[in-house]
Amino acid sequence: MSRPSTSEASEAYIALGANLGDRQGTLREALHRLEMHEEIEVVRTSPVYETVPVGYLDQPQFLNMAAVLRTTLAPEVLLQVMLETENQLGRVRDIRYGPRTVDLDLLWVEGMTLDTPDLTLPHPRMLERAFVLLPLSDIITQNEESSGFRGLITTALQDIDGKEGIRLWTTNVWECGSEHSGS
Ligand SMILES: Nc1ncnc2c1ncn2[C@@H]1O[C@H](COP(=O)(O)OP(=O)(O)OP(=O)(O)O)[C@@H](O)[C@H]1O
Ligand SMILES: Nc1nc2c(c(=O)[nH]1)N=C(CO)CN2
Repeated sequence: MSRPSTSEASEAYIALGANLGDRQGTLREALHRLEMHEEIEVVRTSPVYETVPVGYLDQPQFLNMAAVLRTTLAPEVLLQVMLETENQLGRVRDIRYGPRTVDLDLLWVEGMTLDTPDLTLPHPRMLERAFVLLPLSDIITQNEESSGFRGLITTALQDIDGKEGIRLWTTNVWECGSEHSGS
């Protein structure tokens, strides 16, 4: 399979969440589907955390994680691929902040700010969410120092509420099996 060449590709950070069905299997499948796209490479993944629901409280606990992609796709196209992946994996939109088989958010794309009806970058609610910041801080590299992104995440994480509602679920999403098979 051809991969984005280093010179023309950008790094993109994404957040993944799931709180219905086989949560860990769905997270893994979402990453697998993104990786299968010829213009996307999954470069790094964070550990998976189990997190208490935020915003809309009467719903099951989430699994949350973050990943770094390299892609030659424009951010708008990358978001479309992510939304299609959500749909393929059974995402139904009814309650705002409510339960979902999978949620894929585009957090940050190297060198890019955007504010359109369909896509805002960086993600506008990213800094308010411990369930996003904690996994992000696990995978953000020194390279992001110069852009200020790393400092932003580290500072936001220090002050944020809700860290006590987060516990490590598994360190490696690729090695975890289906949630309901006991593997
Ligand atoms: N950075 C972004 N990442 C993902 N979606 C975005 C972004 N900026 C704007 N959107 C838009 O937000 C719409 C709704 O997304 P979604 O249903 O996943 O929201 P949500 O997960 O319920 O809430 P939140 O956006 O607060 O996480 C998407 O259709 C997309 O067009
Ligand atoms: N713990 C947790 N809570 C949430 C989450 C999520 O991914 N994890 N997603 C939401 C909608 O974006 C609303 N609340």
